[in-house]
Amino acid sequence: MGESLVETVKQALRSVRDPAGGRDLVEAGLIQGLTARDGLVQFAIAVPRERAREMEPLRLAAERAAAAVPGVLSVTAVLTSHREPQGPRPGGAGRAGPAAPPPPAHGHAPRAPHAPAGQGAMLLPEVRRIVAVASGKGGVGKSTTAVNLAVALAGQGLSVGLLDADIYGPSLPQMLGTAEKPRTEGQRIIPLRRWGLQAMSIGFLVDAETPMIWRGPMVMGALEQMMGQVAWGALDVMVVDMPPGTGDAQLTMSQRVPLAGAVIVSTPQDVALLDARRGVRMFEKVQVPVLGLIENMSYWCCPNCGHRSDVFGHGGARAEATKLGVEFLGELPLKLEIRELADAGTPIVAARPESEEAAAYRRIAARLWDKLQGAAAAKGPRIVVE
Ligand SMILES: Nc1ncnc2c1ncn2[C@@H]1O[C@H](COP(=O)(O)OP(=O)(O)OP(=O)(O)O)[C@@H](O)[C@H]1O
Repeated sequence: MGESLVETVKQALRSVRDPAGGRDLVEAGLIQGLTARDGLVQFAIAVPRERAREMEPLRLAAERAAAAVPGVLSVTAVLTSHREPQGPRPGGAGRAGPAAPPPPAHGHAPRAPHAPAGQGAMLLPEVRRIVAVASGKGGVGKSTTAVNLAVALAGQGLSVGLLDADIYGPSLPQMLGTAEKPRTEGQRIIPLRRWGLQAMSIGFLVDAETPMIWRGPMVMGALEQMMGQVAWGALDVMVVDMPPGTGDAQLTMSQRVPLAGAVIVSTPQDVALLDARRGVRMFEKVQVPVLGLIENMSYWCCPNCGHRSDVFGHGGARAEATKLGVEFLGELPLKLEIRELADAGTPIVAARPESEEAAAYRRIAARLWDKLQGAAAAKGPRIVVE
């Protein structure tokens, strides 16, 4: 089905002509990375950087042509452009970056005042505050922290969205305890409702067994789709569970949504702290304020006697936060119950609201919300296209 859908979409794209050369997009070799899974079609249109602005109508025409193909539920087309690398950029060298999409063709002003120069309207205009939960390396408990903070924020009476921006290793389906497929209404995907949150993850759209082989531009396409084509509605806050590291997703997020700030999760070990430092620097580089550092697995709580031991030399993240000049937002113990409940799809804040750990998440969430209230939305960074 995927194969034949790719072919049919390709045929449909032959109806769209590049006005410059007169050839169709496929013939001109401009279509890259065309994929079709579960009716979800994604591709990139490779354009010379200097033509990015005039190519927007073409991108829209290509999206429309693909969307008209029977069996296609939604389409994301992105413009990409290559340039010889002139130096390092956050996210790693040598990969294709997104061409700066031009302003909307209909001539409306961009929705967000902080849309970067040369970029289109920012996504998620109805969300008051967007916060990225990030870590410099994997496995430090970033997703567990993001989910519990989101549930705690919802517990304060806020309308909360939770977006899993980890395209390669989505963890929300497991952590929220659902593998339900979201409904669609026309071209819009309806987010799932769980634990008082609205949630979306690529894991809800694609089968767990499907290998996540996405190229850089495809990652951005999938992410943009989860922001732009999901009916999030008006939210007080959106918590974004970022993929580990400092790659394309970080860049896409900082370019395409007005991030109010980022929270970095780290464990107390030196190596994780070094990575946390890299994470902080990455966000600073793209002018997204770092709202604070959270120390996860800060100390170990014995499930039998409750005895506390500082297995990793507790307190490293607090010291690191001071050094980096960012706020230390709080600490969470390494506790079996946190893992068991997370793995069972019942976040501890929802399942054991009376526990000390749930209280710790709520304290951090309350402080975070205070900071978000005051945080000026980030100014958009300038785009670097390689
Ligand atoms: N405070 C904690 N106490 C005990 N277990 C925890 C704690 N935080 C996270 N875990 C467990 O550690 C594992 C990794 O957590 P999680 O998936 O949240 O990390 P991550 O940083 O998001 O990882 P990835 O980089 O793979 O996205 C999970 O099994 C989770 O349940």
